[in-house]
Amino acid sequence: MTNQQNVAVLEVKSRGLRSLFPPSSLPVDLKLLLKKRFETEKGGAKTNTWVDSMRASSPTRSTIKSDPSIVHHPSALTMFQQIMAPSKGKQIVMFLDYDGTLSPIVQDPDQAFMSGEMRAAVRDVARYFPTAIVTGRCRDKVYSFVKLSGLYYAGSHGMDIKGPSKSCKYNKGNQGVLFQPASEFLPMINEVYKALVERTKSIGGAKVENNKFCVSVHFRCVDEKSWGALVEQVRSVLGQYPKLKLTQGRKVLEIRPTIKWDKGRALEFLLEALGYANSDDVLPIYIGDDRTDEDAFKVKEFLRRLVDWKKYSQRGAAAP
Ligand SMILES: O=P(O)(O)OC[C@H]1O[C@H](O[C@H]2O[C@H](CO)[C@@H](O)[C@H](O)[C@H]2O)[C@H](O)[C@@H](O)[C@@H]1O
Repeated sequence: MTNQQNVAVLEVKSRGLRSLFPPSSLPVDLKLLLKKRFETEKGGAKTNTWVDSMRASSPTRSTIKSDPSIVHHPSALTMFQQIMAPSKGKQIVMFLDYDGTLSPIVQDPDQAFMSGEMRAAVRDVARYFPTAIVTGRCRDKVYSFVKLSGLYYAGSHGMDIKGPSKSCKYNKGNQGVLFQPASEFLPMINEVYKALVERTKSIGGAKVENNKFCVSVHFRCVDEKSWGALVEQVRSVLGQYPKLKLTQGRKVLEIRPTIKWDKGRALEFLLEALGYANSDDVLPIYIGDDRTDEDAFKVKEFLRRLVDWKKYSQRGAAAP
């Protein structure tokens, strides 16, 4: 479990030809030629870096099983009591990612529905603990999947935060939109969305999703041979928007404003809105970034255990 959904990609700097000759020692034509070649190489290297990273973020089941970060981090279910021990006397606040956590990963992002059982588990948790969905998706879209009015929702990677639409014991009048730190980017994001739809329409399987304050370019259904072409198109559109940056999720490229705001900042914001800024009286639990579809079932199990634990501890008994 981590609070960061995306994989940041470091750009590899190409040494290229420029490092071999001091530019001033060359004739003008050769300088231009080398400049062009250098830029092509540099661009190509960046594209290859992205494609490598896209491959690395799409591991097979066998790679996942041997991933040291998974082997060395025990299951939250088997460690349930140890996790809950430090919560004594503290307010638990739940933060839940959506895709791959509450819903299974599917080919079509518009079909990533959560099950009725999962919805019931989230509804129960929200009865006992302030609960927020923190997602890369557009807030309205994720609400149309979750359909629970008693939760906080932080859409667009935390750039669109709204309190529970119905009054509940935790929202202390915090209804309506709480914070949209990237609102000035709205026209730019719409423009980029349209440009990306246009530029990627000839790449089979590519899908561009408007997430309001960010845009997703999905490559789950794109033939691996075309990943390079897709990256080229995305980078060429983004080249015209220095105030936007490119990150990567699960078979998705994400275009976001360069502002210093992310899911982690949204979590801090929500804790503050709930009255727990810099407080020792709170235990935030964040569940997200699952790698396999099966993990969603484990999340449901964890949420149920949490509710049972709360019910029993309210009665002064130990949960079975
Ligand atoms: O922060 P999240 O709630 O995990 O959202 C991240 C992205 O999730 C969605 O894409 C992912 O799920 C799709 C449906 O299962 C899948 O097809 C895609 O390959 C995954 O990357 C969503 O569509 C994106 O917009 C979110 O940014």
